[in-house]
Amino acid sequence: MRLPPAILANAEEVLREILRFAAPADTTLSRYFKDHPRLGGRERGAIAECVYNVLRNKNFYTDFSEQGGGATMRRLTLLGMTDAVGLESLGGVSEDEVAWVTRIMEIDRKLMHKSSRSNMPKWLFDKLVEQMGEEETLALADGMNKPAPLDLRVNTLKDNRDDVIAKLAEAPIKAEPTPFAPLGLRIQTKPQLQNLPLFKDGHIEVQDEGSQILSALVAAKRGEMVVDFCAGAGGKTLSLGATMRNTGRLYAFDVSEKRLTKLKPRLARSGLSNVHPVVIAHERDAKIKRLAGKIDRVLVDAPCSGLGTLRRNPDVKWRQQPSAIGELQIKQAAILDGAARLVKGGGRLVYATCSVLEDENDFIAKQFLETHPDFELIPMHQALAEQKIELEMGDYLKLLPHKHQTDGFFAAVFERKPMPKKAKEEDAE
Ligand SMILES: C[S@@+](CC[C@H](N)C(=O)[O-])C[C@H]1O[C@@H](n2cnc3c(N)ncnc32)[C@H](O)[C@@H]1O
Repeated sequence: MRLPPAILANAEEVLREILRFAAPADTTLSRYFKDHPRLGGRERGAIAECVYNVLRNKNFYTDFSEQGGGATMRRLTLLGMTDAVGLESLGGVSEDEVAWVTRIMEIDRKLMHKSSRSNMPKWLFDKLVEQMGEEETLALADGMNKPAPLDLRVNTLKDNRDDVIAKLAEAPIKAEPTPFAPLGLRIQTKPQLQNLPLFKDGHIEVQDEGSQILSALVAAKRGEMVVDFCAGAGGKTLSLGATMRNTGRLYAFDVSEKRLTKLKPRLARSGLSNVHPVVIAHERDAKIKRLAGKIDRVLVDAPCSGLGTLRRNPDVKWRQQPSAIGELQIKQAAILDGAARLVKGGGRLVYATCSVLEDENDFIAKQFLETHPDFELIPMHQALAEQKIELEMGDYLKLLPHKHQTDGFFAAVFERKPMPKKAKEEDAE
């Protein structure tokens, strides 16, 4: 069945606003749908997919949309919508437009100029080429431009992976084990999970496989003192708490009260009672001083550019400015330094980002080791082997969508050397 012709005008309207990049695309879309309650589920789905297609393929689409007659925004919308639902599902398209779109859809995008193929701003493309070469950057760009599947994590406090697969099949939802994370499930469709008893009762949580691997690297154990230093809405807190079998103490710190508030209903579903959310003013907040040198494991899931999450948030590549990376590096180093003070001798510190930029990753990890001789690197292959995760890595974890079918993630694992008494006292100052 064809979509109503007005849908193109709706998509064009919201796209115009989103391409101003004044707010995240998902925020603008949600607000637009709230303001237009008459749009049905199918229409909303098509508009959202159209917008995301334009964000993913902006360079390619723009190269063609700026040529010829007609308004550029209409042409961008037509291309995005055609990629989303197919030309045959669209009403209100003129013959000329049909001919134009058909011509463009026939182009082999692999033969396009690399800027069109990569669909990235030039600064980002150049930076990635410097890091990994042109061929790999183009492969990464292709991987980032594919929508992500839905990954779940099974809450082992309440269920196990095989039983969850069977219960989902009754829904009927087809879920398969993720290749690397031992508790992960992958769903290729986009089912509404919120009303499923499995979700409401906390047997499953939505979490990218890469994010599950980062939590596993913390290797939190029963009865330990653990800190999730940048807990946000608690995606990793929940997996750490389950690994600790709901024992010990797990502090969830964040500077954002709003984000930590979102953790509360998730905690309630999960059945965890060992989590202590604490809003901190900054990484040297007096509230956390008493924990200095006492924590077994600290995770720093640092604020970053988010350039590893382009499969879900393709607007990030257009919204992120190169000038912001330097500011982020300063913040990342400061948070890592503050968090390191909490780690006890023999304890573990994990630094992680959802960025693919070495500036936010390898650079920060190396700088940390140079300035913190009391810490040493646990090579990633060793940390992964301990967790029985079969991934080939060197010193660091570098997950990439085109290679691992996860978002782009980085992690480095450090261990604090046994601490002399004097150093313990200095940390507490
Ligand atoms: C990448 S997000 C964390 C995502 C979260 N760990 C998860 O798995 O859902 C980074 C978080 O760092 C927080 N943050 C920023 N500056 C901070 C600081 N100085 N100390 C602690 N948290 C900070 C942000 O509010 C944000 O929630």
